Amino acid sequence: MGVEIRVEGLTKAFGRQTIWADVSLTLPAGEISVLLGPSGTGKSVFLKTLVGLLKPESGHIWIGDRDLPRLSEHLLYETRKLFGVLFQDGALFGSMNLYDNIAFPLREHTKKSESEVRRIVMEKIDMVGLVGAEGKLPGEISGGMRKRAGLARALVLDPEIILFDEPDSGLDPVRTAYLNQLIVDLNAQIGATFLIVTHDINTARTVPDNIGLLFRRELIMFGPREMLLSSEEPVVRQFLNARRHGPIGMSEEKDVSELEAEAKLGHDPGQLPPIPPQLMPTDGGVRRSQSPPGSWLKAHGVQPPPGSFIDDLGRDWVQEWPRHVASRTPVAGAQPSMGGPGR
Ligand SMILES: Nc1ncnc2c1ncn2[C@@H]1O[C@H](COP(=O)(O)OP(=O)(O)OP(=O)(O)O)[C@@H](O)[C@H]1O
Repeated sequence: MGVEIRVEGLTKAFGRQTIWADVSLTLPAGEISVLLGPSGTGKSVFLKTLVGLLKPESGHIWIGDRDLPRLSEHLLYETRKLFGVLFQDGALFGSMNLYDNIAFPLREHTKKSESEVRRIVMEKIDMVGLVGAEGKLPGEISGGMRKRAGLARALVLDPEIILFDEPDSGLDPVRTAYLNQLIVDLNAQIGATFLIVTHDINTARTVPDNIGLLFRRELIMFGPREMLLSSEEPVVRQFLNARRHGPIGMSEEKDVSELEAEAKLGHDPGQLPPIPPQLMPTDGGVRRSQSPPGSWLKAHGVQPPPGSFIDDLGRDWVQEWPRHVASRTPVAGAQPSMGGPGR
C-alpha cells in the first residue's frame, strides 16, 4: 500500500499573488512526511492543490503515470479516491452522529450494502480508538475525539495517501502526543503515504521520515528528517528550533536592517540540539519505511549533535536498533493502540 507522489515545478497563485513557485519534491511511497512553514506560506493551499481541489498555474503532480492537474474531470474524480484527507476541524456534519459521519463516504461513493458499511465503519472506529462513541454527535465530544472521527472517515475508502491539515490544532500537548502515536501506528498498519501539515515542532522532530519547509514563496528544503534536523541553513535551523534569531520575522521575513542589527549583537546560534529518536509503533515493531537511526547522517558523513537518538530511558537507539530489529517481527497488520474513546 501507499503510492509515490512526484511534484515537479509546481506554482500556485491567486490573481497576482504568487503563493509558492517552482516547488519540487517526492513523497516516497508509504513514508510519513511533514510540511512546515510560517503562517500564510501556503501549506493548506499545497494540500488542496495535491488533492486536486485547487488548480496550479504550472507544474506537475505525478501519481504513477497520471499528472493530476491535467486529468479529465472523470479521471480526477477516480484519482481523488486514492486520497483521504483529515481537515483541521475534522469537517464533520454537526447533525449526524459519528457512525453516520464515518459511513458518509461509503454511502456516497460505493454501492456497498449496509451490513458491509457497518463492518468497515466499525473497523475504522476501532482503529482510531472510538469504540462506544459512535452514537455521539460531534458537538458532544472533545476536539481530540473529533479529530479521530475525522481520521476514521478519511480511512473508510482505504486511501493510498492521507493528507493531514494541522491534526494538532486546538489540541493540548497530551492529546497531540496521543494523536501522533495514532498516526505512527496507522502508518505501520496500513502503509499509506502520509503528508502532515503542522506547526508543532515536537511533531515535526519526532514523527516523520521526511520534512519540508516553505518560506518566502518557495520550498526551502525537503528531505530526510535527519538532514533537516542537522541542517545549518538559517531558516531551517530557526524554524525547527523555534527561535527568534534568524531570517523569519514577526510577519514573515525580517528586513535587512533587522538582520544587520542582529548580526551586530553577535548572536551565536550555538550547537544544534540533539536529534530525538523517531516515534516507534506502540507494539514495539518497526514501520516498513523507517530507516535505522543515524543512517542518513552516516551516509553523508555528518556528525550528529551530542546526545542524539537517546530516549527518555537513556537508551542510545543507534546501538539499540540492530538488537531491536532482530528481536521483532516487522509490523504487518499490528493494531494501533489509542486507549479509550475519552482521550
Ligand atoms: N481560495 C483562495 N483565494 C484567494 N487567496 C487564498 C485562497 N486560499 C488561500 N489563499 C491565500 O493563500 C495564502 C496561503 O494560505 P494558507 O491557508 O495555505 O496558508 P498556511 O500556510 O496553511 O497558513 P496557516 O499556517 O496560518 O494555516 C494566504 O495569503 C491566503 O489568504
